[in-house]
Amino acid sequence: MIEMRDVGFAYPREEALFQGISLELPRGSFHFLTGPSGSGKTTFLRLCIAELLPTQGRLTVFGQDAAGLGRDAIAGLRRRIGVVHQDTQFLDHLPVAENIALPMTVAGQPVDMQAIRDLLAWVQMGPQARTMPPALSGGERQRAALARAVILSPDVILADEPTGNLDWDMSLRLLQLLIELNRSGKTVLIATHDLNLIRAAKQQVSARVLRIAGGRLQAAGAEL
Ligand SMILES: Nc1ncnc2c1ncn2[C@@H]1O[C@H](COP(=O)(O)OP(=O)(O)OP(=O)(O)O)[C@@H](O)[C@H]1O
Repeated sequence: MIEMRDVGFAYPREEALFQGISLELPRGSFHFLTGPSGSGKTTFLRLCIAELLPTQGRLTVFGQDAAGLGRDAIAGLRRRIGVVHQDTQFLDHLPVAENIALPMTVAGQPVDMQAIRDLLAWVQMGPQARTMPPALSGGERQRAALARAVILSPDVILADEPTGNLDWDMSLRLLQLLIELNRSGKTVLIATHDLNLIRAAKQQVSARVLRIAGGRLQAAGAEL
């Protein structure tokens, strides 16, 4: 689904953040991405959706070389990748249901109210459909963000520290939703600092753990 060959990346006028990254996220796989704060996890996710392009090497998304893709092609591939952003990024003046519908509106699709109701029920947020985002708890925000990320039924789900501010029970609930998505065939990548979350996931799914450190991406140690 997403493949990197000897990829390096540097922000403009900065030293290389990483180099020599080769990996493949096959269809239906489950990956975790760990690494110290500032090692480049968010940057790596932005590369995966071709929001940033490698400054070295080759990035292929759904079989297409990300370099030289036109705006329409990039918009098309982003519709196939759902992202749960670290800061959730809701429009605070729109109720939860409208926020979840936004990817449909942006994609020029008619808003499918039944799909939105089904998703709200799946994340156990039916009663909050009309709630404004600032009134949501941390766990509700993350669940709503996950619902929004999957409203277009993407093939790949990328989640950036989705359990960052959640207590353990809520972290496990969110993890369970991501595991369900993976069991339904979706490719899942979760960036997280939380090694307990990774351990909990590994009891249920066969997950690979990647670690970015010192500009390199490696398989994490056997202690996980
Ligand atoms: N737009 C940008 N321009 C220049 N440098 C940037 C930009 N965005 C991020 N950086 C730098 O790149 C490095 C990696 O940032 P990134 O957010 O990818 O790390 P991270 O591993 O996700 O961090 P955290 O775990 O704290 O969220 C940091 O040093 C950051 O300051």
